[in-house]
Amino acid sequence: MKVGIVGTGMVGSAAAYALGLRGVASEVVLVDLDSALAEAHALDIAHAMPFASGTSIAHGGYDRLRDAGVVIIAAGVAQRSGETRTDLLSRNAAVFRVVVGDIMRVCPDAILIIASNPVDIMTQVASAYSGLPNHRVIGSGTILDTARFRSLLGAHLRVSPRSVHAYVLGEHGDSQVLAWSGARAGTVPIDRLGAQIGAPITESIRAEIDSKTRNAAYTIIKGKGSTYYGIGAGLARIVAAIRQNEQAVLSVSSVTALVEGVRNVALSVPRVVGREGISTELLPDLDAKERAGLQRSASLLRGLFESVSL
Ligand SMILES: NC(=O)C1=CN([C@@H]2O[C@H](COP(=O)(O)OP(=O)(O)OC[C@H]3O[C@@H](n4cnc5c(N)ncnc54)[C@H](O)[C@@H]3O)[C@@H](O)[C@H]2O)C=CC1
Ligand SMILES: CC(=O)C(=O)O
Repeated sequence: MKVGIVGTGMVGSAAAYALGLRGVASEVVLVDLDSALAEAHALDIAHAMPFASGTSIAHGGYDRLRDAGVVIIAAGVAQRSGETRTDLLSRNAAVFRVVVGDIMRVCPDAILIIASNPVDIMTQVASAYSGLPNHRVIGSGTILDTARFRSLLGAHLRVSPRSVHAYVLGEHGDSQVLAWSGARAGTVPIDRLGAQIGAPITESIRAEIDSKTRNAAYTIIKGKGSTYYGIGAGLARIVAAIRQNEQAVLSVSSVTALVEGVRNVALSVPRVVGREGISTELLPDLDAKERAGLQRSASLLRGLFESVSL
């Protein structure tokens, strides 16, 4: 399967690298307004492929995306230190007006995966501009926040994060909801395992894990200007689920008919992802505080989407 990436700055190039290392695509094509940048990343990543996989790494204009099965959009501006993701909205919505139209002209049957921030709103904007059914426009949403949450829980519980089953829901942003009540290590509730191994999940541990998950992007951006390895791997994970028709459960964003009383809003819940995109959503049981948090996140996102002039 050919995978296109439009916007090959830090995030787009990290996604291309992760795709190549995983070997899930036959070809990855990099497209950027700055064609010299796309070319340089394509060359550099191509030089890693003899160590990794048979994926061909190319660059070019939109015409090179013809027949792509998936196109990742990571074009636009990234937040600088002190900015929130929602500060980027009007600038990236203007970029999407052009980019989504150009993609649909050459590969109207591709599944779109959106990474640009604020990713939930950009997912809803891309759905509107593309005219694709909602299940074929997938925002990376909280896939990265879920990985951060699992990584912190795994470290505390001394269990591989890959054996932690816990999700972050709602906005990929400040109003995200860590779904503590359903979190498990293997099949065991995390509170029980914490007590069993002498590492109880106290209120202060919860507060610390919540803050480190919610504020990870700010911490990383302060230290090195942007975040890209985590999301690059997350984007490659979504492509693998599509390519291999996995029906994998991933926390990704999509326009959702109704969430906690809010209609027609893009946000993340665990969803089943395979060859046709998203097939089902699996909203976990939540406690009252988590439901109220999800309602707040959904209302905020819906309000922001309504502020965009399409
Ligand atoms: N969803 C997530 O979890 C994450 C999302 N992001 C977001 O991803 C986006 C990209 O971030 P970075 O790669 O760090 O930024 P960057 O500035 O390194 O790259 C953005 C690229 O988009 C290109 N671009 C701008 N307008 C374009 C157009 N009309 N057509 C084609 N290319 C265009 C630029 O030339 C640039 O190379 C940002 O919005 C950022 O906030 C970043 C990290 C995590
Ligand atoms: C920048 C961003 O959205 C993140 O790392 O979560």
